[in-house]
Amino acid sequence: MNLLITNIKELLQIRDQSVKKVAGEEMKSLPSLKKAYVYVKDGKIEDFGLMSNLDTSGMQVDKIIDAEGRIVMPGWCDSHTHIVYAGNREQEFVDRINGLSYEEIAKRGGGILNSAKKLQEASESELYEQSRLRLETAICQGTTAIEIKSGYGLNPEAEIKMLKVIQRLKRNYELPVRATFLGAHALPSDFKSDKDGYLDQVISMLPEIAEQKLADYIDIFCEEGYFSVADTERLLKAGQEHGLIPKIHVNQFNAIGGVQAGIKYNALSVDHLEEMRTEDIDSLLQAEATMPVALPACSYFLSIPYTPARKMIDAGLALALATDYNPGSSPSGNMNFVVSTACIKMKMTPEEAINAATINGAYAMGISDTHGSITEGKAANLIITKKISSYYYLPYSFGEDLIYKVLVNGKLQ
Ligand SMILES: N=CN[C@@H](CCC(=O)O)C(=O)O
Ligand SMILES: [Zn+2]
Repeated sequence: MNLLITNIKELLQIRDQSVKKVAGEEMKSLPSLKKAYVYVKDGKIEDFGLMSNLDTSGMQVDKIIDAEGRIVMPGWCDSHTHIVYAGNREQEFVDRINGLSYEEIAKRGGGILNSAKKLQEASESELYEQSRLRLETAICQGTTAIEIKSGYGLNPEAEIKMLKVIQRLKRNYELPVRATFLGAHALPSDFKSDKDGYLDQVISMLPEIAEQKLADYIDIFCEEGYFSVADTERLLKAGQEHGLIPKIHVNQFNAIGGVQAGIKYNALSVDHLEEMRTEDIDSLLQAEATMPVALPACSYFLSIPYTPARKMIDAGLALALATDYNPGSSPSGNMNFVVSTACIKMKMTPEEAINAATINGAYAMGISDTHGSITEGKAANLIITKKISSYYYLPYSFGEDLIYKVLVNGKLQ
């Protein structure tokens, strides 16, 4: 179906094809057109421009949406989620309110191990059903590209079950879904004193994962009490040998050199970054290909520091924003909340936050050639907002549902 969106109050994030991501000062600018139109043909952005230049003579239009008073922009690109999980961890949420820390809960066998137990007990179809609902909710909230990790299986059978659920989501939904193998998310209790043995097991899964094309990326939780820098390097090297590109969890609670390990193995992204040393920023400034990713909903939910976005962007770095949607540290897939929180708590400007959640998010999942901006030839994955005064209102009016319509490949969701 070919679609013409007319009378758009403001069309955000218009870029030419050469822009793959934006960094530093560039993040302050969000190119836009006021009083604009977008023409969508065969699921792609065929043309856009000012209403005053609209010439419909060569267009085959099946449907017109009058977007008077509304903003149109690329859909959110959520480059870091764990939406395939079973049940939830609401009891741990209350335990934390009553004084336990995330680390203390994990040490007692809760946390990731609690989710792993639930996931191991769930059938693939139960898991698919729960994950599908989370995905559909996120789409309604404007997410039109998503990365999803394994990592709650923690044994070969359950990890493959998770990856197969992600593969089914990939096949059944039109938005881009990228899969990440996070077998090294935590040490399961049967390997409590045998971390090397567990890593051997994780590495032994790589040939099957590569052969069945079950993952695009490889991830590890590089953190004190989880996996060391040496473990990280070992796994990333093995992953690379099987064609898996690193996208890793680093610097969430402690900065131990994970950023440098990721860069050494050409990580597409290094994610979390709540704890950043000057040397981590300096290393990233030398690593053109690696996107730093901040997860403000996790900082909010766990009451831990926010990624020092101001310091990083002012130093010249790029930054992407993602939800980290997972049962333990961020049980929400709402990118609107993430963008608001980045503005409110990390002092990112609305322009920086929207760039971070669209074009830079797309880069962090390897799809910025086809998604993340209003560019001729890119997928028509779009948000049409409710009638609002300006795009500042999106992060300002936090918690309000401002999404009117979501389109994936030009189709209304
Ligand atoms: N930090 C590691 N992994 C997840 C949380 C996992 C959990 O608590 O279930 C994260 O990105 O925050
Ligand atoms: Zn995560």
